[in-house]
Order: sequence, then structure tokens, then C-alpha cells
Amino acid sequence: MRRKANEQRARVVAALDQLRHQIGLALGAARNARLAAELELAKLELEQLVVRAGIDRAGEDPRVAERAADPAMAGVLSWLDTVRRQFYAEWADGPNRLRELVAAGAPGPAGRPPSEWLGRVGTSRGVTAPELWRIGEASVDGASAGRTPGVELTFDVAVPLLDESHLSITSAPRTRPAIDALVESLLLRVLSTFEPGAVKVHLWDIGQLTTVLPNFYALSRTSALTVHDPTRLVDLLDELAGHIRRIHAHILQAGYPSLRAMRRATGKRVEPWRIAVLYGNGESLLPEQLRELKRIASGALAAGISLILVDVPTTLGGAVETISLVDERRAVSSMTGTDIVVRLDPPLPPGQVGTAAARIAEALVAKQGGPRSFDDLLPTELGREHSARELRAPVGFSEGEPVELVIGDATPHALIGGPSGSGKTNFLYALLGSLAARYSPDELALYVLDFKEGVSFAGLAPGRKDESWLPHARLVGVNVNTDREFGLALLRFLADELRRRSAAAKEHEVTHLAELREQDPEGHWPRIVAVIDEFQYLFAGRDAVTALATSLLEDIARRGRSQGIHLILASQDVAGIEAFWGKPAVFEQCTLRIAMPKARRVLADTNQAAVAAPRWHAVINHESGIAHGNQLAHIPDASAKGVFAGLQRRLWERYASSHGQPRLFDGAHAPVLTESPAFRELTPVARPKALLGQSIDVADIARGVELSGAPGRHVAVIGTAPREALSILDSAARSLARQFPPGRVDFVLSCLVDTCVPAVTELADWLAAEGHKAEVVSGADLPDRVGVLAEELPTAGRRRMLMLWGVDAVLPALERKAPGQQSGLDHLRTLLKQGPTNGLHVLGWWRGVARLKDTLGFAGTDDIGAWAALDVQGNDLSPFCAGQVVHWSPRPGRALFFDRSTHSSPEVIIPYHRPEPDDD
Ligand SMILES: Nc1ncnc2c1ncn2[C@@H]1O[C@H](COP(=O)(O)OP(=O)(O)OP(=O)(O)O)[C@@H](O)[C@H]1O
Repeated sequence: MRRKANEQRARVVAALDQLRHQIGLALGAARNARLAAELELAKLELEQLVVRAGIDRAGEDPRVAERAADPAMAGVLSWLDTVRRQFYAEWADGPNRLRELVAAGAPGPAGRPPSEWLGRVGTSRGVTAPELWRIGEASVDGASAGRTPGVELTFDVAVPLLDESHLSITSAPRTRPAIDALVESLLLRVLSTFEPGAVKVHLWDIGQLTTVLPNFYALSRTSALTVHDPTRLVDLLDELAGHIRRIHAHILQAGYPSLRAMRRATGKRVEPWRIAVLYGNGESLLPEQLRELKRIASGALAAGISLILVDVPTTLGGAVETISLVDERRAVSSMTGTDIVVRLDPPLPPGQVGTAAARIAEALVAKQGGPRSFDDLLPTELGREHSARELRAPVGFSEGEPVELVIGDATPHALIGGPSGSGKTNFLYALLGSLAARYSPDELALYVLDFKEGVSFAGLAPGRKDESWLPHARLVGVNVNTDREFGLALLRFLADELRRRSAAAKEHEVTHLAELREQDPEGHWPRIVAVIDEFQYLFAGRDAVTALATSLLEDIARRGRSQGIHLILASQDVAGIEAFWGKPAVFEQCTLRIAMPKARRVLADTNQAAVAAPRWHAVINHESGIAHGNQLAHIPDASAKGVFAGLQRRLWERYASSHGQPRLFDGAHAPVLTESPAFRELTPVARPKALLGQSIDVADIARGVELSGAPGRHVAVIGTAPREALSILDSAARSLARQFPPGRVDFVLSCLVDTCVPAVTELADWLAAEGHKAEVVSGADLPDRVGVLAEELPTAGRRRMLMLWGVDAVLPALERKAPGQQSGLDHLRTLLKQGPTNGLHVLGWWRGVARLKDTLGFAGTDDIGAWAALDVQGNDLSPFCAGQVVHWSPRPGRALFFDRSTHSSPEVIIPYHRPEPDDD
């Protein structure tokens, strides 16, 4: 037991000895390390003292002398001496090397003397840019370069710009002219390096009392130089921010980190450089302006935008070099450090600057080719593009470059606004021409509707003077101003087409037009573009048409995109469309916005681009009107005589044989019965139909009343308008005549309105010429004739049409009654009640609802199964319409038609135009 305890103790003591030994070693090492560190610190402190005092004067410093006496410090002085010798050995060549550096980094106008380039137009395409731009020169004494003291060593000073760095310039008293000269020569070096158009300069001066950089005046007439309103810095900042956002989106989409990288990779300059020169007054900008400026500065360089700030105190993000003026000729710059004074280059001779600016401006205008024409919008070969994915066509030019409009997934529908005369119609022509020239009618179908008076788009359909038509056009509606129903019909048609396309897509298990076209290559699936000019007319009343138009439009706007159905809505005043604003969905779907000069509400509220847009230009914006999407384009004149027509003829010659003429709906011209296909195609049939007029529809459809044996198969025309009443009864008679073999129908005609007698006589002659019996009965004989017709009713065995013009005029005579006998009116009522089953139908004109009711008596309105109302108020018509509320504001040349057997509610029709002797 004891032995065991001893052994244990010995082990503990041994372990403690070992620990003590280890600690001793560690302490020793730490002591050594500390000594080494202290030595190092002492050497560094000595080095610092020597450097502070200067190596030549260090010996005079007692602190240096004291420390240097320590033998451990012996190496310090000699090491510093070696470093100095090595440094000067390199720097001895410093000024030369700086000169070479500037020469390489600032070639040509960027660094060479003005005599070599001033006044010459730049030629660089701008794929790469000089890294440095000369501003002056500086000198150092030979002594500081290890050379002979007293000898000046001069070198060039240049600053980076464009993709490289921003520049911040600070003035000293009375140095504004020197700063202007500095900025002017920097800008001119840049402008003279590149081909015209590669650089755009923006000038803003907070205290602009006179013109900024007046020698650049010639350039300010071109897009190369924009002078901004001193009170509207925000506009310039917005514009720059917009460019940055747009360019970043573009380059990132293409997979590049910066515009410079993209240029290098593609070998193409896709965007100009932009230099914004901001002259401040040394005071801080407003906080929100400063914030925006900083934000811009940090993203600008990658987008090829650089800032030159003069007396705008701020710290910018991104690379910034500074120049601070010391006096009129001298400055210090962050490029050279504060010890070196830069002698700024002398100002360029003002006259020569003016001449150089004028030359660049001239070259730019020449390059842009002046105003472009409609023909410049057209491709070299017609109809080569495919519309499966989108429609894309140039509509105008910006500095000679085409500006394209894209109708596709991101921009399915367009909204065009601009006051009267601002060029909307012209724009539409430019667009339609450019599209039609690129896409064949199998790729693109056009439906064009113009609500305003005039015939602006009538030329797309064949006319008297020009037989050609635009083969892409399927429907052209002009003078639709009062026929809002026609707009509705177009929307209904498009909604139906939408459903048809959706069903086909479902069947092929796809969702998108492009896929449908792939899956169904034999199908006919062109993109449909429906243009509605002055579309606000659709919403002109607080009525059912507006309500329906709004919901249809919303449906098409929402779903049209995937099915290739696109709306282009143009209006003088988008701001005033109340119903439309109530449905922002439509507005939001119109992501493509086109603002003609002075257009209101088309672009975003804060986007003022349309206000400043010059004549014959348009702001094209594919970003729902947000400022950064603005593209200002000059729109060529497409509406001058023969311009569009020339293209149309070419297209017509090419496609007309395979693509028939569009349907033309002209609200100002009623169709002529004898010219209408519905009349021409009539042949004898068992159930004849009396044609009353044409429906207001996308298809050319005649409306009529089938005169079968069912009760109530008569037609009443109600209202006082003689022209329309005559027309309706006339077309009814003539169309009925055509549906019977000659002699198989008898007409009994009685005209009780004097002024209509010649027309009725003429009709009777025409019916007779067709081989039918046409008996004209005078007003005096009518009561008896009606009596005979009633008596013969069950036995006649013939089809008969009793046609009466102005029944109300003969009512007193009809009402006369001999004692114990039935009156003429009783007989007429019998005919109305029992006629149809016995082959007799009454087609009569009553000049008022009350007189029609009088005629019908207590029997009610059932015996009038179909009617056409003219100048009669809707309320009065409800008894004839199963009691429903009837909306109808009478208008010339239109009738409200209701046939109980086919209609659920009345519809507007256009009575045929009945040629009259006084027609020209
Ligand atoms: N880009 C253009 N170049 C030359 N002339 C043009 C241009 N655009 C329009 N015009 C002319 O200006 C006039 C008015 O143009 P347009 O009819 O297109 O305007 P609008 O906005 O449709 O006006 P409104 O609504 O009154 O019809 C026309 O005579 C047209 O020829």
C-alpha cells in the first residue's frame, strides 16, 4: 500500500517537472519573440523618423542620431538609402513614361495638340474608346526625379472619361472662363474622336444667365447636344436614369456586365456615349436630387454615361477623378496628387471651336440623311417576315436609325394619343404600311375602323378612283361616328375569333399562337391587328353599347395577347374617356404607348416627353409610358397623295388573286338594294322574306322578315321620316317579288301620302314588269277594297301583299261604318288577324305609335310581329316589344328593327338607299 503511494507521488512530481520545463521553454520563446518585435518596432520607428525628416536631413535630427547610434539599428539607414536609389532609378524615367502612357491612352484628338484635329470630323466607329483625355501638363524638379536639381521635367496630364470615370471640377474665384475652356476642350476632344452621333452631350447649368458653352451652338440644333432647362434638373436626371435602366436591361439580357464589354464582344456600338455636364454653384443640390444623382453615378459608367460635375459638392459612387482649379491657368488633380500643379491647356480658339462644332453638326445631319420618307420604312423585299412570335416593323427614324414598333407578348396592344392634327392617322398609315410590307396577308389580317367623319381609311378598300385594295385588310369601317353598334360588332367578332382560337389551341393542347401555328401548320392563323381610330366614340353614351363595348374590350385586351389578336386604339383625348378609365385593365394591357406631340395621359403622368416632342414626331414607348421607355421618332409622311397608295398597289398586284377585297362599311353611305348580294341572290322560295335593310355588322348581312303563315306575320313601319319609310317598304316589296315565280303573288298598293305617290307608282310598275299583279288602290277606294280582301280571305288561294303608305291618313275613312255593317277598319283588323294563315300579309307605314295602336284596337299588339321604327322614342315602342325597355335614340338613315320570331331585343338597321330622281 505504502509502495503504491510512493510510486504515485513520484509520477506526479515527474509530470510537474515536465510541465515546469515546458513553461520555461514557452516563456523563453515568448521573450525572444518580444525582443525581436521590439527591435522591429524600433527599426520602423527609426525609418519613420528618417522618412519624415527626409533622408538627406535625417542626420541633423537628434532623435535619429540617438537611435541610429544603437548598433542594432545599423542596417536601417543603409537600407533606406538603397530603397531611395532604386526608386529614383525608376522615377528618373517617370516623366517620359507618363508621356508615353498618355500618348497610348489618349491617342488622336484625345491627347494630340488641337492643330492636328480641331475642325476635323471624327472617324472612330466607337467600338473602343480612348482611356484618357488630355487636360494639360505638369512639371517636376529634376531633383525629385534623381536628376539634376533645377531642371524641369514635364509630362502630360490626362483624365479618364466615358466608360472609365466621372469627373468633378471645383472652381476657384474667377475661374469660370477657365473651367468653360477646360470642359469645352474635353468635350471637343471627345466629339472629334468619334463619328458623329456616337456621343451625346447634355448640358445643365443651375445659374444659366447666358448660354452655356456658346461655341457649341451649332451642335445644339442636333441630337449631339441638348441644353436642359436650368429649373428642370429632375428631367435630365430622369432621362439619364431611364437610359441607365434601359441599357442595363439590354446588356444584361444579352449577357454582358457593361456596354463596353458588349461592344468589345460584338464589335458593334449599340448605344451612344452620353456625357452630362452639370454646372452647380458650389451649394449642395436638393436632397432628393443629390440622392438621384448618386444613384445615377453608380450605374452610369457601365451604361456608357459619364458625369462632369462643376461645383456640385457631393461624393459620387463609381470612379471619380477630380480637378480643382488654383487660378485661371492652374489646377490640382487626383490624377497627379496634391503636390503637383497642372498647367491647364490654353483655351481653344473660340472661332475654331464654333467652326468645328458646325462641321460635326453638318456631318451628323448628313449622316442621318435628313428627313426620311415612307419608302425608307419598307423592306427591300415584300412579305418575308413571319408573325408566329410577334410583329415588328419600323415606324419612324431617330437620327437616321429606324425606330421599331413591336406588337407581341410584352406589348400586345397599343394606345395612341394626340390632339387633332398631330398626325395620328398618318402614324397609323406608316404603321399599317410598314407591317403590310413585311408580313403577307397569311401572316397578318387587319381590321380598321375609323369613328371620325371623313374617309381616311376608305382607300384600303376598292373605290371608284382606285380599284386596288389592301389585301391584308379584312374589314374597313369608315364614318362610323354614329354607328357605335358597328364598333360593338367588331369587338364581338374579335371576341368570337378569340374563342375560336382558344378552342383550337385547347384541341392541340397548346396555349399560345406560336405553338398553335407549329402544331397546326395547315391552319390559317394570321395575327389580327384591329385598329380603332377615335375609339372614344365607343363610350360616347351611358348606355348598353358602352357597357358592352367596355366588357368586350376588356376581354379582348386580357386574352388577345396569347391568341395573336391585337388592339391599336387611337384617340384625340385619352384623358376624357370616362368609361375606359373605370376599367384600367384595358389601359394596363396597352403596354405599347404612342404619344403624338402634346398628347395627354398617354404616357405616365410624370413623363413629359410628349410635351416637348417636335412636329411630325412621336414618342414610342414599349414600357407602359414610363419615361425610360421613350424613343422619339420622326414619322415619315405616309398620308401624302400616292404614297401609301403606291405600296398598296404593289401589295394588291402581289396578293389580290389569293386575298379578296375587304368588306367596306361606310356609315355615310347606305347600301343600295339592287347592289346587295342578299338581293341579287334571291330566288323563289317557299318561305319568302321581306328585306328591310342591312344590319350593322362585320359581315354584310341583310335583315328581313319571313312572311310565313304564323299569326302576326306583318310588317309595320312606324315614324314620320318618309325617305326611310319608303325605302323599307320598297325593299320589302321588291325582295318579296323576287321570291315568287312571276304571277304567283299579288300586290295591292295604296299610298295615302301625296308626296310618296310617284315612288309607289314606280314600284307598282316595277312589280308589274317582274310579272306580278300590282294593283294601285286610291285612298277613297281603300275601305271597300279592304272589305273585299277580307271577304275573299278564306277562298282566294293566292299569296297577297297589302301594302299601305300612311295608314293613319285613311283611318277616319276606314272607321266609317254603315249601320249593321262592318267598317273598313274592322276588315283591316280581320286581315291582320287572319291574313297570314290565308296567305295575306300587311306591310304598312304608320306615322305614329298611337295611330298604329288605334288601328289594332283592343286586340293588342300581337298582330304586329315585326316592325321597323324611325323617329319614334324607345319608350313608346315597349308595348310592341314584349314590354321590355327599348333604348333608341332616333337618327337619320337608321331604323330600329324588331322581329318577334327572331329577336330577343331590337337591333339597328340601315334602310337601303332607294335611288331617287334628284340623286346625282
Ligand atoms: N409625319 C408627317 N409628315 C408630314 N405631314 C404629316 C405628318 N403627319 C401628319 N401630317 C399631315 O398633317 C395633317 C394632319 O395629320 P393627321 O390627319 O394624321 O392627324 P390626326 O392626328 O389624325 O388628326 P385628326 O384627329 O384631326 O384626324 C395631314 O394633312 C397630314 O398629311
